[in-house]
Amino acid sequence: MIEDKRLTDTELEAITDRITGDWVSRAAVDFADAVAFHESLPPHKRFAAVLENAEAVLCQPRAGVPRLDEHVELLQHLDEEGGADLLPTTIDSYTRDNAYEKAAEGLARSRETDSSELNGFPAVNHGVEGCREVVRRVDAPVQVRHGTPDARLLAAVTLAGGFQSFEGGPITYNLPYTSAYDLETTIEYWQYVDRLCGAYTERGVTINREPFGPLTGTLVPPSIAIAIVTIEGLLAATQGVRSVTLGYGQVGNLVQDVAAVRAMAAIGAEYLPDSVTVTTVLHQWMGGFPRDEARAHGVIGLAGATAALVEPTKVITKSPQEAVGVPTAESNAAGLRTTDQVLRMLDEQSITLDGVDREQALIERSVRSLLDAVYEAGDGDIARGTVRAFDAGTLDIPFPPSDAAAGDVLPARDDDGRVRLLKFGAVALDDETKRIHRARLDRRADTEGRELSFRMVADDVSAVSDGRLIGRPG
Ligand SMILES: CCC[C@H]1O[C@@H](n2cnc3c(N)ncnc32)[C@H](O)[C@@H]1O
Repeated sequence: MIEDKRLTDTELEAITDRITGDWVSRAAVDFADAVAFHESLPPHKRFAAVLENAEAVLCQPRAGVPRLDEHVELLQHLDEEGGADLLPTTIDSYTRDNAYEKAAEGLARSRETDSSELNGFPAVNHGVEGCREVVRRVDAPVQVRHGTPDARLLAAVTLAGGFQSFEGGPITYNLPYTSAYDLETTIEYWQYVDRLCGAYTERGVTINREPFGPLTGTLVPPSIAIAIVTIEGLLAATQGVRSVTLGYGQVGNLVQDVAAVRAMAAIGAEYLPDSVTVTTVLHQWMGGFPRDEARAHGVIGLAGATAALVEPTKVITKSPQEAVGVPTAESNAAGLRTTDQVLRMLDEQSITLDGVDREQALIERSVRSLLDAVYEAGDGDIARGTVRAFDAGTLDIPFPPSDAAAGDVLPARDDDGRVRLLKFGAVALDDETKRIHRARLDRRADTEGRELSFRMVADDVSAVSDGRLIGRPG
């Protein structure tokens, strides 16, 4: 049975030996060379330092194209034309599924046809040297963004390649992404990823870890998202990670989003060890976007305003082409500038919103209740407790692609658009909390003159792409 225990150096080495050899040589990921490369980077290219010394909200896009030169040019464009403070390298879907042969074919086709035949950067195929070339040629810190349940080889390659931040985790890159792995397996895989990040940290190279808070990006109740990213932060801390960015996906109601990011920062500070520096990231709306680019900029603008009000450490931006696919460099840069414009216009204003404190207290109480259930299920061990809590449904997420979560919770927006639970399944929330959710949903039902039903959920799922927040009838 899995347990929340730090891997020994012998175990770390043995797994590195096991996962290298086919696509990447064991020697290529050798610590000595890798640490020397990291130490050659100037301070303004060190991810954790830039993140943790930030004096204003940092903006970071997602971006990745298959060929190396084009990827560097894309990142340089986002830095120079978009003003990105932190840079991504979004990994392609084949690599995320460990399908390195298919990624290799896509990269070859891209080179033959001078086009992008993959939806991201195939870092394993580019290898350690390719990653180092990207890191050398861009002028800001770079983070690996992906969605890989078994991210062990990707981590070994990209960390040896000079990337200093790695997104994801055993729950957040399992439940929303796949039905191929049970939680115990991905917790084991990510204990290796986190131990590798911890091993670099012990060698003087701080590697930042960022759990993927948005999960399915579809009406995820803040308390569930925050409980899950906190668990991943705790698992990472056990393995020696000392820089954790807790992530949360904007739901679109200003009061709830501001309350949620504040709650996430407070819970993170309370639950993670003092040895860990905790930062926060707000993801701009992760649900369906309007196709109309002006409306898409409206969504990005509201996300920018939300970031300006709650001031997370960083905000992950979207582009006006979100509804159509992988954005062009220009469109991706435009999303950054839209965000920056709103941040700057609100920066000098101090605005208070009514109701944030009450919502924050409700969210924090709910998170504590969920985490208590996890610790109880695991007799104090957060890894065991996570597996058992999801098995029991005391921890759960809405609409999971994975059957590792029961999916018995059903969310819907209340009358001012905050995400509540219509059905609770077996989640560990107290009766008072459930009463509050129900009362606020009843108010919406009264306003709309219809029963609480799945119809509301379906209406809410498409509301933003239809140009509003709440899926009102008619
Ligand atoms: C959680 C991931 C979903 C988001 O990730 C964006 N995304 C995926 N792949 C790329 C890419 N290669 N370049 C820029 N953005 C990308 C999508 O648009 C969506 O917003």
